[in-house]
Amino acid sequence: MTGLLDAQEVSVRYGSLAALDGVNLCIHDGQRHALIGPNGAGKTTLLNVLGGSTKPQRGTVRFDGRDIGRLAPAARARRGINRIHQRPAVFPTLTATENVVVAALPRVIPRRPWWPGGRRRAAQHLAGPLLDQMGLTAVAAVPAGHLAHGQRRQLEIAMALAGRPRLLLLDEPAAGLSAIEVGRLVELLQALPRAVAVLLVEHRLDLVYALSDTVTVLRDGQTLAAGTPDEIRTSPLVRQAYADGVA
Ligand SMILES: Nc1ncnc2c1ncn2[C@@H]1O[C@H](COP(=O)(O)OP(=O)(O)OP(=O)(O)O)[C@@H](O)[C@H]1O
Repeated sequence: MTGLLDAQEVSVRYGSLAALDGVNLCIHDGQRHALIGPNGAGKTTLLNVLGGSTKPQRGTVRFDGRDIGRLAPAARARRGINRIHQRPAVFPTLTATENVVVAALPRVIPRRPWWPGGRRRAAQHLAGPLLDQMGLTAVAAVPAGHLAHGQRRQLEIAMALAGRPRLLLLDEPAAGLSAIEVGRLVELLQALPRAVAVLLVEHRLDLVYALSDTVTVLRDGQTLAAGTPDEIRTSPLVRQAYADGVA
């Protein structure tokens, strides 16, 4: 089966440890796909492989039908794969608007490319609606370093969207957020346009079930199960894996 992203037989070893051992993962256009599993299962390693920061010893990664295995993270971002990190990566001294403008600049096509400042103006046009989409209009002029942790997370997602991604890789987006911030984040992620597919790594299963339509469970670097949230919720194999050890 082919999809927007198709990873086949991916293996990563650290010395004698198999962090990933022949993992397959297929994500379709607009899909909400979650990756779960006990600590050390290989979830972050797989995100790193898809984002391009870890090169697997074996296996292929195709995106939109093309082999992207040799591409660096920045080249993958240009093709439409964007990663949100556990610690929000924003420019603290720039305002929220300026952060989104900086993120948008490489991707905007000005209507009059010869016009001085045309690219910047096009990026500024994009920033307002994206900040609005992420509930940040009221803090658009606030330096990112002064924003609450949850707002910085929302800003990082606005910045990722400015790159017009087709696939967002979300690494534990709820980590460190308060209950209120988590609730807001879930609403914002649920409202993301279907033009963007999402791969979510998350320990909180309530969030996983609220946000995903497909769940893949890793354990010891291998795929233990894959299915709908209902299938995974009721799977005895998955229950056992979690009983054996999860955060
Ligand atoms: N750079 C590295 N060097 C050596 N071992 C590593 C490295 N990165 C990951 N590992 C090991 O690979 C295995 C998988 O790690 P990974 O971080 O992908 O798991 P995870 O499922 O994301 O875990 P967690 O839920 O705890 O974040 C673990 O045993 C980990 O210790």
